[in-house]
Amino acid sequence: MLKLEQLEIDNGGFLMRADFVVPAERKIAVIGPSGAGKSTLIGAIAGFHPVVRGRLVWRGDVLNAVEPGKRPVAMLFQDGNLFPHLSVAQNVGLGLNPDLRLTAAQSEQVSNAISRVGLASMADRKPAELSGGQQSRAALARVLVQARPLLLLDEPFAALGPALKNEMLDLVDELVRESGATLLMVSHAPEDARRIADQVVLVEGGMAHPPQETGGLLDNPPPALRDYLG
Ligand SMILES: Nc1ncnc2c1ncn2[C@@H]1O[C@H](COP(=O)(O)OP(=O)(O)OP(=O)(O)O)[C@@H](O)[C@H]1O
Repeated sequence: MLKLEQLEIDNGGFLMRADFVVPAERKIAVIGPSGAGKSTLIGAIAGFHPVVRGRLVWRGDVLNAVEPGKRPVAMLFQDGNLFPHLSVAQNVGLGLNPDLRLTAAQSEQVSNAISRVGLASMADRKPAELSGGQQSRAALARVLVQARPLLLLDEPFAALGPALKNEMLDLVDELVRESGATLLMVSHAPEDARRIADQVVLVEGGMAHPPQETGGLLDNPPPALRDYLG
């Protein structure tokens, strides 16, 4: 369970508030207008923005002062952050060891993650030799190999066309179910939330509202959400 207890987050002077609980193994979409604070919220959970009030608690442990690399978190951004001079296998291996000196067992984990996202035949290619969708898969494999219980996605598939994006969302859904991870995913698209999320956190004007059931919220949006959905 992830608890955001009366959190106040500072992102370069922008203050963001949140006070809610995410039960274990839940899939949450974080939606809301541009500039409302979605990335700030996710970034604070990952440890990139300081919590200036309240407590961030994961399974009973207070994370406020825990450095990003030591948090139970794997994060995927829109551009995937693949290194162009490294192969798919090396990029994925970075998820386990930044200096890429992997044990045999770790190399096996890398191979398994690459197979799991359907790139087994492309492990030696560089990112430029992959399509956009394949690059997304490689970035997802790097997240997968870290085997962290809390998965944070910040508009990871926004650059993909609708069919490919849906394919990636379905793959994330499968992987999250298999691993029992908890998912928080920022998206601009309500249809993404419907496709993958049990619940939605609506962020508006520096305030993250408690999660609500996806169908109910999107079918009967409150005024702030109605304005955003248009
Ligand atoms: N480094 C920074 N310094 C100061 N203010 C910042 C910084 N980064 C972001 N902000 C401000 O914080 C607010 C929230 O930004 P954030 O990126 O969290 O919004 P968002 O909801 O993710 O937006 P978008 O949907 O456009 O990505 C914005 O008003 C933004 O201008």
